[in-house]
Amino acid sequence: MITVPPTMMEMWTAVGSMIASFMFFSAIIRQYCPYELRRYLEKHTERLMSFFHPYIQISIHEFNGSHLKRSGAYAAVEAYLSANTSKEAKRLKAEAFKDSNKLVLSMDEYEKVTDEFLGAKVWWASGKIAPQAGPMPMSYQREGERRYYKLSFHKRYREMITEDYLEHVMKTGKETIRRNRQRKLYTNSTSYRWLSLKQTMWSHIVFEHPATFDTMAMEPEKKQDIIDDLLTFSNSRDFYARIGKAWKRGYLLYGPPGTGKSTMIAAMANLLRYDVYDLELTAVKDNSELRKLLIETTSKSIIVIEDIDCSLDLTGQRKKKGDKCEELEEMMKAEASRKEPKEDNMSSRVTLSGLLNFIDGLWSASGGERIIVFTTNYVEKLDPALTRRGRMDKHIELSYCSFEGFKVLVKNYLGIEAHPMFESIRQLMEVTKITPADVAENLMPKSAKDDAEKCLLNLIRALKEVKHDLEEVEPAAEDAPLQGKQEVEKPI
Ligand SMILES: Nc1ncnc2c1ncn2[C@@H]1O[C@H](COP(=O)(O)OP(=O)(O)OP(=O)(O)O)[C@@H](O)[C@H]1O
Ligand SMILES: [Mg+2]
Repeated sequence: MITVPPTMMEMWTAVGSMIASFMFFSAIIRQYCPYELRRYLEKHTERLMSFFHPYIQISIHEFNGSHLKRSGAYAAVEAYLSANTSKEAKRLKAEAFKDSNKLVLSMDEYEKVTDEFLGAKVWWASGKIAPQAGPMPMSYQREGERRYYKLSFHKRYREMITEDYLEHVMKTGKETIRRNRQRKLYTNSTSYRWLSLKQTMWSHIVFEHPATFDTMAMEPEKKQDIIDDLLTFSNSRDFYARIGKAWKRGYLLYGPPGTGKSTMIAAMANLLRYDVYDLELTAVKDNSELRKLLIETTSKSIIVIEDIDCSLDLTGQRKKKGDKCEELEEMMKAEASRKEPKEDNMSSRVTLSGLLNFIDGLWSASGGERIIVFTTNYVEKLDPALTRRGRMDKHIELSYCSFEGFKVLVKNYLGIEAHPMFESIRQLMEVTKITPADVAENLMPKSAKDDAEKCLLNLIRALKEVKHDLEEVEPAAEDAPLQGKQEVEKPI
């Protein structure tokens, strides 16, 4: 007798019918058997099932419970998949993330992609649950669709996937969302209140400052040191938690006008992709308003107080009437007389101790990652309590333009890295003081006819003028007091 070996199909059919009969009998037994026997059978049914299908599935739904709020986990998975696996998917959909200005591609419904984590292979599939059919118009029905992602993996990786892999997916996804979102520049200045539609003390606009550390004119080592400091800070969540310190860092930027303090703040924000809160202290009524403002700030942000010496009477003496301070005071008086005629003194009632409390206290309470930056033209005027390490952890001096700084600017503005005129510029820069702002202004072509040579000549002329002025006033300045000397050192 000849026996024909069973085909693959027949084998699977036999296995299928075995499972089906097993399940049928176990269902009957479950119904009529005592509890102990039932438990025993259930355990073995599950074992048998998982032997034939050893894969685990986890679903992540777009909406949990209520229909209104999109699940954060779903959004993070979507972002993760768009960044990591969308190259593999053949059918993609393009969407804008919340607050984002660019389209992000992710896999379309009913697509499948694979991913690998520490040697384990996982499968992601997307799908959607159609809304219950009813007499609703088609557009409403489409809105009721609930999308989901399904993650499948072998049960031997259960622990690794449910703990480490999912944590990795969430972290990377959230980071992708953050990277893609538009950043904001917040201000509490009263003149921008109209921008705010909600009942919040901050008004905001989209932050799109082009400055980066690449375009900053300063010595390369100093620049790298600042970049390293910022990156170390932003990657040190666990370190700060371990040492029991609030995750914050204070920077004091000081130097003459036009040396790049504000530009550096923009470069910092662009490097870390943080929002910026430009805190105008003179518009803050008192310490309690200051507290409210700071409670409203979000994590991953830079809180900036520019010209701190002009914003407050921080020394316990009357405010010195320097250039900017004087201007500011005039403006405040004008505003006070126009808007609030009864209040003749619009001076801020924020005190030094209020400010110190804000630096020390609030941040310690709110775990988020924050940087505070103070800028000043007159570092010597600040109260040491404000600038001590722990409050202002890093003091950065931005000074007159060096030849290294000039090389960055000339590359940015004119696209050149070497020129015969560089040597005279280097020599002039060694004996004069010119701010990066003035160098930049001279390197800027003023008309379509201005070529690199013309711009470099403009700069040489400007440097010579500064040198000449310096030579003229220098003898008189030698015995002059500090304030006078600073005036002399100021470039035109
Ligand atoms: N170090 C720098 N690198 C590149 N550009 C600079 C630098 N410093 C100044 N600039 C240029 O000069 C302009 C003015 O600089 P910025 O406003 O940053 O100076 P500042 O130090 O904040 O001055 P102030 O003390 O008056 O606020 C900027 O728009 C920028 O183009
Ligand atoms: Mg500035």
